[in-house]
Amino acid sequence: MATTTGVNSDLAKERNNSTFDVEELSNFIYRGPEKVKRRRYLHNLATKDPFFRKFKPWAFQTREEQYEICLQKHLYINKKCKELNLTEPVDKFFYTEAAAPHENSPIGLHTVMFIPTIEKQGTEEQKKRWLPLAESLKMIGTYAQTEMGHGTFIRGLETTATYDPRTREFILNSPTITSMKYWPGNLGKTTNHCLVMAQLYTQGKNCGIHMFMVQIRDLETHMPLAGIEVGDIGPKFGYGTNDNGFLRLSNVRIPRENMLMRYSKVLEDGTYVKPPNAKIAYGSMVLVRAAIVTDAARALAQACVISIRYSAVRRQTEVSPGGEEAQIIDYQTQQYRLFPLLATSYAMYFAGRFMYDFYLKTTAEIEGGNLDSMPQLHAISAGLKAFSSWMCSAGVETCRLCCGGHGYSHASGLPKIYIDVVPGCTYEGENNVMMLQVARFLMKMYGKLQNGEALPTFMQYMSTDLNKKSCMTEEVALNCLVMAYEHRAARMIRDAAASMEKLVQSGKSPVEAWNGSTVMLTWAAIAHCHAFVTKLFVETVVKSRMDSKVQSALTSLCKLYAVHGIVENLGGFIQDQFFDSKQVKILQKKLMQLLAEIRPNAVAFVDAFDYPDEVLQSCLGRYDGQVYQALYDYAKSSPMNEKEVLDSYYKYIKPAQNGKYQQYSKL
Ligand SMILES: CC/C=C\C/C=C\C/C=C\C/C=C\C/C=C\C/C=C\CC/C=C/C(=O)SCCNC(=O)CCNC(=O)[C@H](O)C(C)(C)COP(=O)(O)OP(=O)(O)OC[C@H]1O[C@@H](n2cnc3c(N)ncnc32)[C@H](O)[C@@H]1OP(=O)(O)O
Ligand SMILES: Cc1cc2nc3c(=O)[nH]c(=O)nc-3n(C[C@H](O)[C@H](O)[C@H](O)COP(=O)(O)OP(=O)(O)OC[C@H]3O[C@@H](n4cnc5c(N)ncnc54)[C@H](O)[C@@H]3O)c2cc1C
Repeated sequence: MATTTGVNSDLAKERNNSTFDVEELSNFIYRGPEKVKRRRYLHNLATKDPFFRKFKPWAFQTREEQYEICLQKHLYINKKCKELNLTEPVDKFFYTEAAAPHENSPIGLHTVMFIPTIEKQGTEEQKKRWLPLAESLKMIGTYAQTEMGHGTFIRGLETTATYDPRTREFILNSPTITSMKYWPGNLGKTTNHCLVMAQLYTQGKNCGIHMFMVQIRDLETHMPLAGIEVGDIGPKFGYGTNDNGFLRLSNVRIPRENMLMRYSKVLEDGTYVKPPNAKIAYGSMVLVRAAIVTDAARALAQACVISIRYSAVRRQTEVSPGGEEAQIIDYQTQQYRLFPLLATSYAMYFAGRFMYDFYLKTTAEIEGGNLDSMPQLHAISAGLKAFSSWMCSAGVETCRLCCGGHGYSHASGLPKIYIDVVPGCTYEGENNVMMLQVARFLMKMYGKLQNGEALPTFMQYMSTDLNKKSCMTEEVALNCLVMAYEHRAARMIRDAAASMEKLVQSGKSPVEAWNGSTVMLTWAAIAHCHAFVTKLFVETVVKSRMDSKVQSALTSLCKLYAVHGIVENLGGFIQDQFFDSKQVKILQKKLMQLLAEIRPNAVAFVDAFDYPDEVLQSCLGRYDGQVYQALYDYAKSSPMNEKEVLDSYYKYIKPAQNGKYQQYSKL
């Protein structure tokens, strides 16, 4: 029986029954006790600060209030980060996730893309000129690339920047309705500057897309400048806190020095100087793609915390007539939906950790003049961004469904997480498009393999003998699981390449052959990402040093991730008889065993993510499990309940009950 104060007794029992020390696992997830301590310190600073608690809950705010309240929170965060000298991105990330959880910042693009683009693409002189203004928020900017007509195909952008050597200025124009910038975050009402991606024309030639700093609003009055039409694009699926905007430029002149010229240049006479690699201008997108992996993992982890704690507290249906109602977490179907997602959240966290490290290492090389790893960085970041945002968004929705009716209420906290994470499938490159970029890289690697050239380490699995069968036995060893994923990916890469080859042989052009094979190419890219993430998870649990009980529990979770992925995608694994039917049965049986094995640790696994209640903002995911009292309090706090009888009763219901409908004819 659940008590109404203290920790819910079912939840308390769960915590007593776990096989490992939760603190040890938190230490492993966040890379050591010092880092856990630091993260808690930052969370505490935010959650205990009365400033963040003075506003009404997000779900009860109008769109305008969402924007205004979130703006105040983020300006305050900005001020506090300076006062507290929080300069490390990881520190800012933890402080912010607790201060304004899943509330997309009205100055977010300024921090995440505007400043980093100046830092990475600006000359020393430009950095000196703009960064102090940007840091002090005198300049507030965004990354204005997408247009109404083009988001994916950025070479097709229509905005023009034409160099005028007489005045040494660029003239910016939005020549058509489809060329207007559309979607950039914070553009509508907040920013006074934009980094505009535009087609550069000089000496009568188109030199491709480049970045230009454009002031759009007066620095004193904040009114749009001459030649600028700008505004908010209106309500969206989510992101109500963010003024995604539109922008039309009509003959806007900016000085030559406002083109970002670290790599490409336009000299005073209009001579164009090429960058060392044209795609270096895409660097800011790569940064955010890399960050999205951790962002998506965090969303799924929080959804799992909510849904798994709630499943331990919620009882539904007597299992035998007259008996006690079962905790819903004991239903195998509930476990089958939730535990693989729990495993996925860990897999994605480790992928996010890897991605961030790899990004830092590779960009340091690029800045040092070695561009060799750019294609790998692009392929890995595009693939992991797409794979993680797909898996985590779908996972958050499943977590919501697993909470039954209460999952549909904002009281669960789950809709807020979902609408924050799901646009990650679209922004920074629509996921299917990103997977096709991965496929392009894979086809290149396949070509190298055919020519006997060396492959990067993470692609060497492609040379596997595809006639080999699985080594899977009853033990279900981790190395056999990894081998299965790599086998499937290698075969799908070969099949996609064969499909293109066949089309070419039938007389199609390479482009037609590509377009006729994009579904198979996408399958191959997804299989490659799945293999990459699985191998990373396995290596993390096998090779890292950690407490032995944690290692044993995490190994089960890792196995579940791998086995579940095979069982759910069986067709791809048995198409070439890699597994025989006996091995398939072994895997299905193992899946059920793993669900049972993970069951006693499910709550401990989510507790280890160490998200305070103030971050989760969920009546269902509370640490103490007092969900029913919380739901009741939430309902009572609804503005709809401020009056016992609403004005609408007298205006509409009462007259209707008396058969009076005249008020409608007045309309
Ligand atoms: C614990 C965590 C701690 C700290 C966190 C740290 C920091 C905090 C930072 C972030 C904050 C946290 C979380 C983020 C969460 C949310 C984000 C918030 C807001 C998001 C706002 C959204 C913004 C946007 O959406 S901006 C617009 C984005 N737009 C796109 O992505 C467009 C997609 N399209 C493209 O990228 C391209 O058009 C393309 C599809 C790649 C094709 O390009 P193109 O036509 O030029 O290509 P070609 O066909 O000519 O050539 C292909 C060729 O180019 C190579 N290529 C392509 N891109 C790259 C690249 N980037 N690098 C290297 N090479 C590239 C490609 O491989 C081909 O090469 P080959 O020819 O050799 O095959
Ligand atoms: C919340 C949010 C915030 C955003 N913030 C910003 C921002 O700050 N700055 C900015 O510049 N932009 C921003 N964007 C825009 C975003 O980057 C684009 O929407 C995104 O890149 C997708 O482009 P698109 O809208 O043109 O989609 P489209 O390309 O029109 O996609 C539509 C469909 O066509 C398919 N498709 C398109 N091309 C291909 C292809 N070559 N092969 C196969 N299929 C294809 C896609 O897979 C998709 O299914 C934001 C978008 C959102 C939703």
